[in-house]
Amino acid sequence: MNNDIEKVLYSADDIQAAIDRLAKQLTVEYRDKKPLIVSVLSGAVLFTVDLIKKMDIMAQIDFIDVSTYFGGTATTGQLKLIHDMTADVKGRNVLITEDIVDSGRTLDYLVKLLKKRGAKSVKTVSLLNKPEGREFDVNVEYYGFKVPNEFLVGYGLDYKGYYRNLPYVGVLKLSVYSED
Ligand SMILES: O=P(O)(O)OC[C@H]1O[C@H](OP(=O)(O)OP(=O)(O)O)[C@H](O)[C@@H]1O
Ligand code: HPA
Repeated sequence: MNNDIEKVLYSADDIQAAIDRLAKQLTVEYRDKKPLIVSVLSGAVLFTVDLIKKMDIMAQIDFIDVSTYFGGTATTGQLKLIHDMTADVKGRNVLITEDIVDSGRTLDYLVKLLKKRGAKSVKTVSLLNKPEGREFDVNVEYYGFKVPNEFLVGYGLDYKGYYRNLPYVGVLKLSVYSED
């Protein structure tokens, strides 16, 4: 698996240092708010697990799974709710955890959904933020790294379901795509 990587952008140590910083900020922001942390399956799981262990606050955790549904061409991608969360968000301070915000499509869908369900506040923490990919006007209140407009894998990010378990974030060799 490591042999398929062209370059490492963020090492395991870089990632943990960013998570330390984010966890400190979030501990201050959410100290008395008993937030509901909503992790977006599957990519955000690694980040969420590492982050919440470093947040010294009372918080509940839930999971939601949405995926891009391509009815026709890739540009008409719509989102489909694959697996809903179980908690009632009404009146809650919700913190969405993401591995990456790219086009913003997933986050736009989730923020609207959670607000419609009556959340008191909805904010987002993402390990990675790719502003050059943006197609939807979304806010990422907290993020670890602003990343270049490249397809990234590792630490939750996948290519065809693989590479999520890399402890770092990197770029695949071109040969991996041409093997398909
Ligand atoms: O800003 P966007 O363009 O919406 O991209 C970001 C989303 O894409 C990835 O999820 P994906 O739908 O690939 O599912 P996964 O987490 O299971 O890989 C990632 O985990 C984000 O949720
Ligand atoms: O760069 C990416 N890599 C993997 N999955 C993604 N989903 C949105 N952007 C990306």
